[in-house]
Amino acid sequence: MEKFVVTGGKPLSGEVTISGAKNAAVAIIPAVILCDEPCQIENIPNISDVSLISRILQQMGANVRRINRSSLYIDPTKIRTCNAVTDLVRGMRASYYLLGALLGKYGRAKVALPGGCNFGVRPIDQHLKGFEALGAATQLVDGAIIEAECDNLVGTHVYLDVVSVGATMNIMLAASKAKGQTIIENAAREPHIVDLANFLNSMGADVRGAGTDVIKIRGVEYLHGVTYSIIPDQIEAGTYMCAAAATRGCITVKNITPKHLESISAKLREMGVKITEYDEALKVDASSAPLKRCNIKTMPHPGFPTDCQPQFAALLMSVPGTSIINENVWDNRYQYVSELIRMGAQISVEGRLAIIEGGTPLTAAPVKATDLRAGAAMIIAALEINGTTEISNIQFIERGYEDVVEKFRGLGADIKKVYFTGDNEQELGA
Ligand SMILES: CC(=O)N[C@H]1[C@@H](OP(=O)(O)OP(=O)(O)OC[C@H]2O[C@@H](n3ccc(=O)[nH]c3=O)[C@H](O)[C@@H]2O)O[C@H](CO)[C@@H](O)[C@@H]1O
Ligand SMILES: C=C(OP(=O)(O)O)C(=O)O
Repeated sequence: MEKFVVTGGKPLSGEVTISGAKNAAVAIIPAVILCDEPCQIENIPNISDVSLISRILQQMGANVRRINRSSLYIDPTKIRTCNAVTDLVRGMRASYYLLGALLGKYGRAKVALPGGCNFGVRPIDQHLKGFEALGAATQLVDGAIIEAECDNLVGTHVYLDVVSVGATMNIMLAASKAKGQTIIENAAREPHIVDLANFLNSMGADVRGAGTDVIKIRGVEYLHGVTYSIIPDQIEAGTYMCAAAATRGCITVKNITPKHLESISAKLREMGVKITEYDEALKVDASSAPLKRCNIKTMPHPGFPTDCQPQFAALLMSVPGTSIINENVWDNRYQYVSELIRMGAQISVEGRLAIIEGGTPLTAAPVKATDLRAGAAMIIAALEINGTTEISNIQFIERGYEDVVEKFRGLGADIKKVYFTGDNEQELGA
């Protein structure tokens, strides 16, 4: 079994370079299905979710190969099936984008229900509502597969009942080749939505308004091949910023878009962390003043991102006083709290609220990553503790963090990946 072993207790320092955004990459890779020529996608993060979606496309007949560590060549012209009903598809959330892309390109799709992190119910009713508004017939088969079909998608007006990242992007995909104009209202505004729109437009699509809550897509017949570079990962950046604050360190986070990080920077500043912005970097300095408690409410962008909520819980458990987190996006994103409690945190969960009594003594304990960002929170918590913490279930962390061991080591952290067999421990090429 692979684990991370972390010995904490010292401030992080130095520089870290942020990779391409997971949640943009896992949408843009399937979006290439819509294209009528090969594409080259750059700044691709080297993470397991990217490997999964690439393998899914390969299984469908696409030629997908790495040109170098961060670039993928994708030729979708050899795709020979609209069926994606495999365990790989069930193994990740973003496989739902196959529905919009296949429907847009071929007028039909048969895709297994997606997996991904477990936060309670993760419905896709708004995706299906959008496809149906475009004229598709959709059905759930055997409770496990979505089928969607339409000879000619026709532009439409969709008002989303909830602000959904996945539904907004999936409808954009299907609508980009529909006849006429589609208007999505109450659309999500995350940076990866703008990135997907920019990618589609670079291929010749006509998408306007991405980044606002009204997106207009005029369908086109042909999309040409492009070379496109994905935006930096706002959540990976937020994780390292949070880790710097949690260890009272001082780091520079490079290859980022400071604008995408405003809600995170604002919250850290409120806590007393000094943030200096540069064009494509941020300096995060928590080394001088004591940090102050704060409250957090997660919201769709530009609000505070739910994908940084567990990492901030790990930070706040080290800050004296009562902090309250209000998880406003997911019903059940506190499964990691019991792991932090094993380390001495005082956190109680009441529905969507987590009440953190920070500043209690913390001790190392064996903990597990209950999901991707929960795993990041375990690393941050372990870095705060004078002692050695073993973190299991690290496959969740590797879904979304490229070179996490190397990046934290580059900041001075004592972290290694080991393979445990019974009593034996073997360090893996870190
Ligand atoms: C691969 C990917 O990009 N994952 C991200 C995406 O997930 P995902 O796209 O699954 O999340 P959504 O934005 O769709 O979900 C937001 C809220 O809307 C609800 N909802 C969503 C769709 C729907 O059809 N019906 C419905 O009720 C959900 O239950 C949730 O309460 O955005 C989330 C919110 O920023 C992030 O936490 C995930 O990291
Ligand atoms: C929840 C996340 O991912 P997914 O939607 O792919 O499970 C995440 O990136 O934090």
